Amino acid sequence: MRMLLKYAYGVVPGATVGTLVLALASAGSAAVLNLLIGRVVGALPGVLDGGPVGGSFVALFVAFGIVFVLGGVLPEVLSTAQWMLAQSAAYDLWPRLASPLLAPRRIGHLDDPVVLDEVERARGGHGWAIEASLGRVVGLFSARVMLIGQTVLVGALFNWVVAVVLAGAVLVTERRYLRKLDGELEAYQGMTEEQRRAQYLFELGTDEGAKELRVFGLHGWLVDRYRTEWTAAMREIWRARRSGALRGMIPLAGYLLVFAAAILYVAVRARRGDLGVAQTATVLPAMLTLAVSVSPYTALQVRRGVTAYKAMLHVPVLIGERHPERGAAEADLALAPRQGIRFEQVGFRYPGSDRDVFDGLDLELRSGEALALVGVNGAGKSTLVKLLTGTYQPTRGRITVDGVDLATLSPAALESWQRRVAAIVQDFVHFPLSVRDNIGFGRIEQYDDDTGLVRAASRAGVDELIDGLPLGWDTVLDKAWEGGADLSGGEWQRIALARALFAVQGGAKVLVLDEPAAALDVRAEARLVAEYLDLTRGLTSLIISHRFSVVRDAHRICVLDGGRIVEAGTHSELLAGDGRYAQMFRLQAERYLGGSPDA
Ligand SMILES: Nc1ncnc2c1ncn2[C@@H]1O[C@H](COP(=O)(O)OP(=O)(O)OP(=O)(O)O)[C@@H](O)[C@H]1O
Repeated sequence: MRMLLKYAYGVVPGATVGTLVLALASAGSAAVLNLLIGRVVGALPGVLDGGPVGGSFVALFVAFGIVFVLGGVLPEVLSTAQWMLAQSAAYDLWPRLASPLLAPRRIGHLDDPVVLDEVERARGGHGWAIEASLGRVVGLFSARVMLIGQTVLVGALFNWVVAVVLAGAVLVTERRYLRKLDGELEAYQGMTEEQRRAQYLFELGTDEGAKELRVFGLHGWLVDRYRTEWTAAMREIWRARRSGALRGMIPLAGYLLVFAAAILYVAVRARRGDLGVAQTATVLPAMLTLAVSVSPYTALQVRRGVTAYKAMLHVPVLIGERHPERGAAEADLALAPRQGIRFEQVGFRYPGSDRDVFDGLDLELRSGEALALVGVNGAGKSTLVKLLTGTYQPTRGRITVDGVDLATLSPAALESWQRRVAAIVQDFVHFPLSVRDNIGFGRIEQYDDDTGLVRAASRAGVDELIDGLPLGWDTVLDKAWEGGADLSGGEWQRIALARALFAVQGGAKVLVLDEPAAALDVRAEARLVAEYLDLTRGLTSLIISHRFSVVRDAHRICVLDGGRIVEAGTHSELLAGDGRYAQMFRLQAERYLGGSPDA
């Protein structure tokens, strides 16, 4: 509890202190109310017997009225304050968890299941357990103050042993319930295979599969399958809940017996004349308030919040241990590449995979050269881009830029290298944000350079498209937003090209185009081919494509196969060599020309 309160205080000190004061007042008012009930009831016989209604009785009654109203209002105000506390602290949570994930210049940690599991723990299964617990922790604090207040009332006015036994019964019962609830929620939130499948089916019907499901007439199938999976997922939970409810009856019966015995004892002592009316009328409501102060749900939320909070603190430590940024070289790559980029005997295997993508790859990308890379599916072309940008490190060999090994670079130097590279990666992101964002992200420092943005858009051939959008540059590229628009695959590809060109205008000197024409129509592809050498003039560039029309004009073409470069040369040299490239080229050309290859 202390840990979470300390965190909340660190983020929003005023709100935390204010909410705690409210919690104290709310719990305290319950104890004072019971005390006043006793006093009022104690004074009643005298008043009812026709005695004088003194000023002190009136004052007592007024005080009772005030505390009664406060006792009704304060819990409501407190619950709003708890909610606000959780909300205001929440703004700190996302950056706190996301920063250690976003900060490393490499991305191996995002493929590491150990790191991802810890992130999931920090999020708390289904969302922000920490956020939910921040409000609850104050609720628990209030419940504990209430427990202490009522215990003191019972102890001071009646019997300390009884008071401690009742408080103990509350805490023990709460613990037992907490364990039971925890087990149930674990099963519920544990996301069994069936639960995950049921959730996937639900989302499939409303999201990505909406079109195909209709075309294939799968509506009925989907509903039936969802029911089956969901019932299978819940069966175990229902069974656990049924048996848990039965087993839970035993401690509950014991708990009720303890309180019944205590109340009986009060009655016996009162009948014997050991307790006055005022004492009895205070002790009984205090006992009843104690009886209902069991808060297993609140305690559970707080416990889950603490576990999530510890995981959140552990995430950066784990990333540091498992994926240390070892490099410390502060090489100046601000003007790189002046000589070129070299892959020297590079080997690479993805974490958790048992297959090498590269095994002794040698490749040179000379400064100012337009290099093309071809190869069959899975040859490793996109992986080569990840290594070139330094987001992954080779498992052996080295990649140098102007002679400097990328693996030795400090995070700052690696970042400056990454800013030298402008890339359209194969699975580039379709940001559901404005056109300006989608292109401006290429060089965020120049986001406000309208002339530069328009120039990049025009070079990528999307200027007219943007002018035709409902809100022009401010149009959100997603129909789900007011005034938003959906683009076709080829239009998105040109937006991605504009983003890369905007980065080039901003100072990037290496342009990487991974399948830039995959979704382009014939005209757009022809335009890209015609302008390719112009777009890459003065840059070091790497173009990857399965379309030979796109790569044939490159200064040099390399064929990647079996984890190595097996052929390199110009288009005509490779055709003359009659090797893999010539074979693949002929195969593609024959499909268009019905058997007569065009060399
Ligand atoms: N994140 C990853 N984890 C594990 N293996 C991966 C990962 N990404 C790619 N691979 C594997 O690495 C190999 C090379 O993939 P890559 O995407 O680089 O090929 P590619 O030449 O670009 O293929 P394509 O022409 O189909 O785009 C493939 O066998 C692929 O399954």
